Amino acid sequence: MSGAHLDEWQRRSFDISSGNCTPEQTADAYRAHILSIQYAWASSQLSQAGMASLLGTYSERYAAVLDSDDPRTGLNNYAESALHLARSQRNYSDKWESSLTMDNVLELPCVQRMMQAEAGGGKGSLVAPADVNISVGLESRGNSLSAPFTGGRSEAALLKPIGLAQSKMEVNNSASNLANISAVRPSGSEGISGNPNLFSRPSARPQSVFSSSVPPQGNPGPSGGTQNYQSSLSSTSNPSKRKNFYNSDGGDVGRGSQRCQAASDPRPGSNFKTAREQFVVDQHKKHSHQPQRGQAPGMAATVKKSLGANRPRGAFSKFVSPIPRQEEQEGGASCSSNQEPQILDERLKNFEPKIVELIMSEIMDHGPPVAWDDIAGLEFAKTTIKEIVVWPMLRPDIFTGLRGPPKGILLFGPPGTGKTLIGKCIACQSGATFFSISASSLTSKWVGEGEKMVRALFAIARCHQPAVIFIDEIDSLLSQRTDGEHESSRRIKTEFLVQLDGAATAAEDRILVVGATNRPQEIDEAARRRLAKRLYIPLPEAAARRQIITNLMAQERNQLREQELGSVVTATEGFSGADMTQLCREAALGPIRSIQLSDIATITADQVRPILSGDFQEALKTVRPSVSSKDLELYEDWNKTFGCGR
Ligand SMILES: Nc1ncnc2c1ncn2[C@@H]1O[C@H](COP(=O)(O)OP(=O)(O)OP(=O)(O)O)[C@@H](O)[C@H]1O
Ligand SMILES: [Mg+2]
Repeated sequence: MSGAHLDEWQRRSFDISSGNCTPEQTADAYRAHILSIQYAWASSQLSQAGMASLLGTYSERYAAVLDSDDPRTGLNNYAESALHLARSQRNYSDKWESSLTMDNVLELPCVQRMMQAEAGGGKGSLVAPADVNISVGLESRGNSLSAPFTGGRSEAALLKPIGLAQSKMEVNNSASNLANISAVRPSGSEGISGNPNLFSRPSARPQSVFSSSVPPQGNPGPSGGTQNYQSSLSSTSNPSKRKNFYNSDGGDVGRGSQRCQAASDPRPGSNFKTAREQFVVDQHKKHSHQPQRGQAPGMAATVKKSLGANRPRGAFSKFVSPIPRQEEQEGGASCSSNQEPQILDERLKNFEPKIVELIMSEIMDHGPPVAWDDIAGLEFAKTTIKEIVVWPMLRPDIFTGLRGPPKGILLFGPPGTGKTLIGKCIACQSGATFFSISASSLTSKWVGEGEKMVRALFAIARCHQPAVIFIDEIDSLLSQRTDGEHESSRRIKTEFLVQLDGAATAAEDRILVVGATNRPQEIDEAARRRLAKRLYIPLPEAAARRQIITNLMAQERNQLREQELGSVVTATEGFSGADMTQLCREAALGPIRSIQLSDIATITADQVRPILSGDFQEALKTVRPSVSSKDLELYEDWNKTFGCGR
């Protein structure tokens, strides 16, 4: 490697070994290492064997950081923190944080009075209209502060089933102070934040502990306050621990019902209920005859999972992901573990079951079959694909060594020329497991999960070999990397390139990546190199246009003579396959348009006249080619420079 690269490499290695790096920095450093190795190989500074060995080592280390469940060394929650950083500003989906701190509370006159009274050994000064309870969960401060506040009321009975062993402080407040406090505490908040460092709120997940199965409650109620948050954060920041956490006390549901019970069972001496609290009690009573999630395993499957659509939402409510969250799944799983997707392959055990399930159900293609003959023309592309995709998949024993198939194919050409159609055809004809993903689904549907999805996708493909991964509109996934682009899409890209290289270097893997695009010039050069076979899918020639018309007209009644067909073919020079389909659809409407409006209700299908040449002439007046000759030149040029056609 060049001197500059080695310096950089050393600096990163030093950073990693210093032990001062965060998991994010470590992952970034390993990723940069991987890119350096690839760069060195691409510029012939490193041998193939050296590259493969180094890549193996560093990919493993990188994967270890990415997949580790340990929040101190791993990045299973990387996406969350990255998104949080990326936002770097507060918006309505951020969690509400109280400006009321422990210090504020201690400064309240009533609290001061109570503390003084307690210090003076006075009794009875704590009593005041006992219509509000403020629970402040503060174990760490409890030793010094809880004594004056314990006031003889124990919440142990309420806390025990929830598994929260915090000491609680209760402040019986006067009516005027109640007004003070409720003014700064919106309903649905839990406890009062103390020291923000000690009790900083976790960004998203622990929230679900409180939000998953019961509506938020007005009074602080029996929640563990901020300490509760802290404990749920530390014990739930990775999936497996989270699972134990939920399972340990009867799960989320149990907690929810405890909260309902707490709401319906006001503490002695406090008859006051807020409207929301009353609502919870009413709801609980109303639904008490219905089976709870978790009561009967057999019934669990009948519970419809809510993705948040039926929750009341407001400007300050939390964002609810359309993907059912791990917690929800596991909350239900405490009583219905049979619902959890079973992952049979050892190699997939590090991936979140939900992601694996998503890929299996949404990405694996189960579309209608397409035969090679359904694709008109494109003989060169079809032959090449058969040669490098279908046959090697069918006879891996013959296609070895130099005859080994390329690991990446790029189909490029003007829109509507059959690239996606070819992808579908490969799916049907190759006998391989076919994964079809559109780049936009990776970049938008699973925001923040994109790189995990990419890794999981390749891992699953490896388990289902031979496999074809078809990526439609690949330009939006692997477009050129720019400085201004979003960090998450950059990470998806890098991950994709790393995975693609892994697939390319592991000779025994039978995974083929097929990308399709109508903007080949926008593809990143690193991606271009990895998609070694780049096939131009041009506009259909005359024979292909004729075949498209013949195929489509075979399904309709028509009286097109050969000569008339020929003239339509000549008139459609420059039309794409999709344009031809559109033309035929338009012509097929001709006979319908010739029917009198008054007859349309009564006419039988047999009485509709066949499609004639005149219908095509009419259709040609409205259907125009969708590809301009200028665009075409761009494709031709790109094909000359990078294409693999003749
Ligand atoms: N060679 C062809 N033979 C038969 N039908 C074709 C052919 N090319 C295109 N078509 C028709 O056009 C439709 C669109 O084709 P397809 O979706 O494969 O285009 P594409 O190349 O993927 O376009 P885009 O780049 O816009 O995604 C197909 O469903 C098919 O009906
Ligand atoms: Mg397409």
